[in-house]
Amino acid sequence: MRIPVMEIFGPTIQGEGMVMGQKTMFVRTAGCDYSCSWCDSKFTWDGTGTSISRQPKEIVEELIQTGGAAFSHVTISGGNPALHKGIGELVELCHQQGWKVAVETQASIWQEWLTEIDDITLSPKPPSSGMKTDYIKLDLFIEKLQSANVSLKVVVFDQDDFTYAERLHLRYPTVPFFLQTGNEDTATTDDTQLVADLLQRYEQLIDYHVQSPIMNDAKVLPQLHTLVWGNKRGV
Ligand SMILES: C[S@@+](CC[C@H](N)C(=O)[O-])C[C@H]1O[C@@H](n2cnc3c(N)ncnc32)[C@H](O)[C@@H]1O
Ligand SMILES: Nc1nc2[nH]cc(C(=O)O)c2c(=O)[nH]1
Ligand code: SF4
Ligand SMILES: [Mg+2]
Repeated sequence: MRIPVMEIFGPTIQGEGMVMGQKTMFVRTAGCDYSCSWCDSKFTWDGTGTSISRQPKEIVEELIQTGGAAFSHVTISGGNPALHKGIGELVELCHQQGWKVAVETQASIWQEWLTEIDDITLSPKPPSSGMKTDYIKLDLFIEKLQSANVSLKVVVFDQDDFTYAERLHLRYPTVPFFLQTGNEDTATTDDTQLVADLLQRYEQLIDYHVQSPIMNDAKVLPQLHTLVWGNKRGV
């Protein structure tokens, strides 16, 4: 079954969440059922990008062509990768190659192949995104992924977002929880200014984090790739 692919890149480092620093290839799929106000990958769903429909086998071939032997981990992101049934076959082929597979999704659409993923990041969206969390669906995700290596990652822009994150962590206290700095300017090419702003936002988020008795077991992280490469695509 074909998968609409926006870009394949790497090897680079996973710049976010539970496996930050892991060397990985990225497969970015097209299309999203959300439209977050601050999405840093809008080109996957706003009509400004182009995707190519590919068979899982062709994706594996391109991963090898691009990354050679210098990787053992593949991250599937988007858009929302969970829109695509064909990813099940891609995951199976990656495992046959001996690669581990990670997925980034907002947990709005379930796919059975999610249970085969090695590192699952669920990233429900806080109020600043303009999106509404379907908790019935999220409960189902957490239940079905009970024995999986799963984490929750919430991007925080303001106090309201932080309160949302606290509630979420209280709802799923046993799921590893990550707070992530929000990037407000996903278009700028002024890296010096961007990094200064991002570090300030990270410091602000640390302030919220350290003062919250609810977040004692949570981890607070920046988006490492934006600190290193700014808003550059394909890194
Ligand atoms: C582009 S999304 C694609 C996967 C999936 N749609 C999701 O949102 O989880 C990958 C990650 O980037 C995060 N993200 C998107 N825009 C961001 C921004 N402006 N600042 C910080 N993180 C952002 C999302 O919250 C998500 O955790
Ligand atoms: N280096 C790097 N790490 C990432 N972690 C999550 C990403 C994403 O866009 O989903 C991403 C990305 O685009 N690049
Ligand atoms: S869910 Fe993810 S890809 Fe979709 S709009 Fe939000 S941040 Fe962007
Ligand atoms: Mg990104």
